Amino acid sequence: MLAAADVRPGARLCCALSGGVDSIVLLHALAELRPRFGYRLGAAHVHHGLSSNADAWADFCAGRCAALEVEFALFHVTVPRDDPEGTEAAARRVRHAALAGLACDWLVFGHHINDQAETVLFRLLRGTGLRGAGAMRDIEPAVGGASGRLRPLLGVGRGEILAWARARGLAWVEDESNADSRYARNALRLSVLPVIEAGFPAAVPALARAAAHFREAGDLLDELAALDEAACGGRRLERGALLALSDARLANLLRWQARRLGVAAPSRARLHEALRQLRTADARHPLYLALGEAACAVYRGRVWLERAAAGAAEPQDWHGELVLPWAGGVVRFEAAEGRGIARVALEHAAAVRLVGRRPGLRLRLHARRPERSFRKLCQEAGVPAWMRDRLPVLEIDGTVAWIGGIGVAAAFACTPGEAGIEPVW
Ligand SMILES: Nc1ncnc2c1ncn2[C@@H]1O[C@H](COP(=O)(O)OP(=O)(O)OP(=O)(O)O)[C@@H](O)[C@H]1O
Repeated sequence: MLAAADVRPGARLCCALSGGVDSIVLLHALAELRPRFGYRLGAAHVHHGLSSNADAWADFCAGRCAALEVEFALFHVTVPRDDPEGTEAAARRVRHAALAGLACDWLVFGHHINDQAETVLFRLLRGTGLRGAGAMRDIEPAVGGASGRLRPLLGVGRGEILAWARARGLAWVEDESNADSRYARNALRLSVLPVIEAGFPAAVPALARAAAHFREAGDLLDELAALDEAACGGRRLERGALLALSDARLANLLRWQARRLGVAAPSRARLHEALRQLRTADARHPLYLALGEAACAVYRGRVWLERAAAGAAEPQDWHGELVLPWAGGVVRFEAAEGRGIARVALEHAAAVRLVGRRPGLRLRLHARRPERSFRKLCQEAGVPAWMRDRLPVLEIDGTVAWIGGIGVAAAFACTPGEAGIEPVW
């Protein structure tokens, strides 16, 4: 498996070490294989501070690593007690975040086949999709700046791991919370799976096999999404070509794009509502559809996903539209009289653009007062610092005419009784 992952001499491996039997066996096996593969081996323990035994576990892990001449790293984390997903899930989240900060080529975990079966069952019981049902992979190559992940014991049973540890006289720690059946995952392992196994003795390998089938199907859907994206003209999808796809293909494509953006997949309900709006909305109207962590923008015949509440949005030309999508919201251009930007200035302009804030941005709000810096204007208007990068700026032939949340430049402002357009963000 290490060979399949192409672990090279000199590669930095870091064993995620809880001190439990699985990761202790993993640590010893990796230490034994070290001369054969020539990798550098480290280990990291995350101290959650949840158990009165947590210090002892950390000491135990440090001691095992010293004995095996493995470099040891200890992370102290704080687990929020009132997390809506529960303490167990919160601990997992902060643990993974801490481990993700390690500088190594491969993070190596002690998950085994029983963990895999539990994961599949657990997720199916919560209505997971195909990707979730595919559970864990034994090799996850590095993406971006993150380390790759290896799970060399994923095909090995819990019993075999225990037998290996006992045969070598290894010591390990027992996390008492693993026996706490108030945690849903533990209840599945301790109460539900034994009953299933009584009726279906091969349930664990069968569930792991099912996960492999799901992963294969998921990979095919990813290939289909890549083909569909290319056929729709790339990341900014052509609306017409996109709408020619079936709902299932369209949803598959948007889910795939969301994953590539690095945001959580939109819920089924949200996605289907977005599809409905995409199909029924007037093609000329810009749309901005919330999809959880992502948002789907429709503008000038193109459809694209972006991070919701993204920083600055992409510049866009204005040609008289009533609405333009902007950084998680929209800018509306409302007809007004004696307010907003003088219509005549907009009508005579060669180029009107909505852009993000740029360095050195200044604006004169009142004809008889001096120009002010963007920072000063924001302070006066009470715009919070986190929102400033997202403010839309309207330029008329390269000159700032309006800043969202701040106002219209004196030079472009409507005079009383004059026809105007008031941008509203
Ligand atoms: N406190 C810890 N410090 C470092 N690594 C840990 C710790 N706890 C667990 N691990 C790593 O994660 C593996 C899986 O552990 P466990 O089954 O308890 O986690 P899980 O939360 O159920 O799984 P997952 O991490 O996939 O969500 C362990 O074999 C070990 O490699």
